[in-house]
Amino acid sequence: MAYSPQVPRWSPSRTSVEELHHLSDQNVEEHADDLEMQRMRSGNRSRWGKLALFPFSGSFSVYARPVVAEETNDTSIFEEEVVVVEGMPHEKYENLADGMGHQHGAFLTWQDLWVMASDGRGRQLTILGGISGYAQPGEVLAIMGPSGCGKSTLLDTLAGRLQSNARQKGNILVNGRKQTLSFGTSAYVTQDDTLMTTMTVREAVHYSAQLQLPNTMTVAQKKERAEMTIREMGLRDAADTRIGGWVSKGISGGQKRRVSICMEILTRPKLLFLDEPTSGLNSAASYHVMSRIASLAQREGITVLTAIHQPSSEVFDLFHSLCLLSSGNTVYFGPANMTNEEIEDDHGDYEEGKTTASAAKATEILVKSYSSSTTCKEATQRIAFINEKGSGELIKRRSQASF
Ligand SMILES: Nc1ncnc2c1ncn2[C@@H]1O[C@H](COP(=O)(O)OP(=O)(O)OP(=O)(O)O)[C@@H](O)[C@H]1O
Repeated sequence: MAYSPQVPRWSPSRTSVEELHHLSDQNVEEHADDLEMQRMRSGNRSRWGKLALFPFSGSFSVYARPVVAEETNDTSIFEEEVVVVEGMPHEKYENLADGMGHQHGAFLTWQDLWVMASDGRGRQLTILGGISGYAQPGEVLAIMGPSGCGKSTLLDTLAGRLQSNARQKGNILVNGRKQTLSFGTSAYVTQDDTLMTTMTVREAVHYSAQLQLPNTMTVAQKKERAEMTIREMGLRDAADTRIGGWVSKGISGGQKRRVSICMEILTRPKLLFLDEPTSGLNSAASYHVMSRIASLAQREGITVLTAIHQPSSEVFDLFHSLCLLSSGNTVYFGPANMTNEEIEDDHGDYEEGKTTASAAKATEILVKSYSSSTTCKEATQRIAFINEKGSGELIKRRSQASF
């Protein structure tokens, strides 16, 4: 009989919220992940209760929309139009019950969006085939689908970074308007971490803060912003560790991703685009990265759009909305917490598509059944609602935004 040694095994157990209440400050740092996980779980459950009212689930407080100062043609000044809903106890705001209040956010909509590119041999490829959707402040929209379905292209198009050989058609509106967002109002985190390997986390973030933040901020304020962002991304313990690279080992892959995100959120963007933020990470590190982003989005009212591959169920639970693409078409756009049964009810022909048709035919069936589904109608209504409210007769008050 083969000898099998009795190896003692340790398996992680989640700390209860009650236990966490009794931890000292130092220990809280160690258990930050547990706390974060539980807070997100319990917090999201109730938040998702509201989402059941989708698409008009508006129990929000304040909504301020960023606009480029069109009248002055001064795109360097980032201004906010502050719109307020009833009962907001803040003297800065006026009352307005518009049903879509949000904290200083950017509502992004895209309608009938097409992207075509030449394949280098004179032929035109359709990469996105007339898709529509929206993203809202404080929420994380996940863009999912098989490799090559157009996730990065959608992110690039929405972020205004489409390659020069590609053309786009359709409407992309921020708060109901076509506009160019000024520097610092949107941020894009690419798949690759391009970090200085010899710097420590703190040096890299501080350096980036000095370069990116406006001159209206003092050096001390910039340092404070950098420190705050390091804490927000859970990097305090690694702050004085070298980033490292192939030659010298430094921080972990997940920490590197968080440093990259840290650098992009220093300016407190209204819109955050993330291309595969968890690629190459294990499920725990992926959860750590995404939970930080989700709580930041919620707390700061940031509109987050992320392309993501095969998230774990814990990570998936952090998403508010899901945009599922196949061959450049939408096969689902709606709440991420919709159950499988509901989706299958909505997509009546799904089973038929799965069992009897080829992949292309199955996609066609899914696209058709999505476009005739109630979820699609609700999304279309929501887009119209956002655009109308965003550009309509709202009470406006302009104020210089503080970085
Ligand atoms: N500028 C371009 N010119 C030509 N073809 C392009 C261009 N951009 C994207 N494509 C093609 O469009 C399709 C979608 O690409 P995209 O990178 O958006 O997919 P993806 O879903 O993000 O894939 P992955 O998950 O593998 O990153 C691919 O077939 C790609 O080759």
